[in-house]
Amino acid sequence: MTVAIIGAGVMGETLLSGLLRAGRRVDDLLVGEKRRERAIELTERYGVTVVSNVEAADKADTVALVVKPQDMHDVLTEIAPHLRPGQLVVSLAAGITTSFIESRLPEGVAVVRVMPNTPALVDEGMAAISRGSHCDESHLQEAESLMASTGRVLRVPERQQDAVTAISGSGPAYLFFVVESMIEAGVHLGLPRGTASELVLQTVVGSAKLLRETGEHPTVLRERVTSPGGTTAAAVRELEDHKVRAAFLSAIEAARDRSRALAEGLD
Ligand SMILES: NC(=O)C1=CN([C@@H]2O[C@H](COP(=O)(O)OP(=O)(O)OC[C@H]3O[C@@H](n4cnc5c(N)ncnc54)[C@H](O)[C@@H]3O)[C@@H](O)[C@H]2O)C=CC1
Ligand SMILES: O=C(O)[C@@H]1CCC=N1
Repeated sequence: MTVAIIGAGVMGETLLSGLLRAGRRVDDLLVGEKRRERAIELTERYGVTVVSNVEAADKADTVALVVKPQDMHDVLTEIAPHLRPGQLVVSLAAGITTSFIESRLPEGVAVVRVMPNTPALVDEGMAAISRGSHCDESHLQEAESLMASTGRVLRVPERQQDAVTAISGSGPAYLFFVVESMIEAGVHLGLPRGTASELVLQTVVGSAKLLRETGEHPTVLRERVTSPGGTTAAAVRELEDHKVRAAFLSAIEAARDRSRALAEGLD
């Protein structure tokens, strides 16, 4: 079973390294990458063979498309004559629908849409997958097995993918933003940057573990930290006064709308 990854930037390399960690043989992987220096870097780092997109499409059983949404039309046009029914195309691009892809490929090529995220680099990824119209259970299982090599996988109806993109696809960036903000606040309070960073990092990791291991609702866990008339209540009041909850809603709606807009105008 040969898997080709077309577009080996941040997310393509994340998938490549995850497949290798999960035990796929490097001889069963191919990469198609436009930037020559990037291709050389990946061959040196992983020993993977870099080929043209056309050769990748010819030789692979499964082709993972990990280029930007704006590059998707050109890549599909290039590889379409080399794909045949029975092959599986897995798209990791935000906003691009399975029908956009299917309309550019030969009839009968199976398409699965995936929304991954970057914690996949440390095997803590969250990927949501949706079937296209020519998919059977075996195609979904193959896409699931690809993504399971880097974390958790959930099946969702495709109509939910723009919302998924806004939550788990972009989500790591919101959390890094919070981490940055807390570290800067610590520095403002006079803590050395290293101390502030260590305090914030362990607090984030510990809180995530507490959420997962107790299964408690975040409101309950927040209430346990919030002593009556104490420090946390004072801080949370400021967050509410600054409408941080409303800001998250607007931010996530904006990401959802951007995901919807990405495929528009490409047709
Ligand atoms: N970075 C992230 O956190 C996530 C990214 N994605 C999706 O993954 C896709 C890639 O995103 P990134 O890796 O962040 O972008 P990137 O810009 O790091 O990688 C894209 C790669 O595709 C290559 N490329 C462009 N045109 C090509 C062509 N015709 N043939 C072969 N290679 C080509 C580029 O040289 C580049 O290395 C996007 O569609 C994005 O929506 C999805 C979820 C999360
Ligand atoms: O920002 C983006 O468009 C991509 C999709 C989700 C995360 N990164």
